[in-house]
Amino acid sequence: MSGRVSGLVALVTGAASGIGLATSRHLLKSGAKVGAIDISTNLKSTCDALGKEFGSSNIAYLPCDVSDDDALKSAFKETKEQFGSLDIVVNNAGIFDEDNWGKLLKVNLQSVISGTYNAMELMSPDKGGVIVNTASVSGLSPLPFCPAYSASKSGIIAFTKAMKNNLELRGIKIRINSICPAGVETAMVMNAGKVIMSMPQPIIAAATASAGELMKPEFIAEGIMELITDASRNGAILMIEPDKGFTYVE
Ligand SMILES: NC(=O)C1=CN([C@@H]2O[C@H](COP(=O)(O)OP(=O)(O)OC[C@H]3O[C@@H](n4cnc5c(N)ncnc54)[C@H](O)[C@@H]3O)[C@@H](O)[C@H]2O)C=CC1
Ligand SMILES: CCCCCC(=O)/C=C/C=C\C=C\C=C\[C@@H](O)[C@@H](O)CCCC(=O)O
Repeated sequence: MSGRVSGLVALVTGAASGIGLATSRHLLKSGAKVGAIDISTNLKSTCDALGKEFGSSNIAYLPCDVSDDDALKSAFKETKEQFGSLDIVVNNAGIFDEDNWGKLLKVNLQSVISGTYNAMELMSPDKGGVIVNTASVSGLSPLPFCPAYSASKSGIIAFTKAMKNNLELRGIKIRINSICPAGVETAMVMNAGKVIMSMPQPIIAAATASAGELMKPEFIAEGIMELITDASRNGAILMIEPDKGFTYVE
């Protein structure tokens, strides 16, 4: 799978908001069909609005908790059943909740692993496909105000790199890449600010020091589209920062 996405079938988790919503819009605008997965009650109105703009037959409304492996597998199958194939998967849903770190690991890391295995099962062996996993700069340089979150994102990067080699060695034509944004202007960051303010003062100071200008989710969606469409990108880790833009890291 390379080049144009027109006519292809994509699945995006965390599609109701922020980076997932911006990516879904970008895919639809480029002519792809999108299976939109999210746990949020906003998903229905989001899909209705996207359907009005891009055609209701091009979007599948798939309410699902990505931390529930069986439910996630069904939503993946449903996407292929509705649209006839599965070519692009963006494992993007995530939470920022250090107090509930067990749940955080399930949503942020387990769902990326199970989403990847679901994609491998459903993508065409002949045509192949592409997977993009949303990590974070905190997976490259772990942050003191979110150790479990940072660990989940480091895990995504390690999984992506290992799985690229695994797929290649097995001769499976699926590319797999990861995106590592710094701060993005989404509900996650807005809500995290309040939680961070309740942490001990030195940790608040560290969080404030590492906070840069927030980027727009549409900018991150452009990075995800680059990883989808550029056939030379496999096992790529794309860092996105407000001052430096796109940087591919080892
Ligand atoms: N906002 C930021 O600064 C950055 C965010 N990220 C990552 O980007 C991804 C998207 O986050 P944002 O768009 O920023 O936040 P967001 O809060 O706007 O979007 C996250 C979406 O995931 C959904 N979600 C959460 N738990 C779910 C579950 N169990 N099942 C299904 N859907 C679920 C939410 O309902 C929401 O629609 C996350 O993986 C996050 O860790 C990475 C780097 C920076
Ligand atoms: C610098 C963040 C990089 C990691 C991005 C990421 O993956 C997820 C980030 C989630 C939440 C980040 C919240 C950051 C908050 C700070 O900007 C600051 O608002 C916290 C200090 C509290 C204050 O308002 O002074």
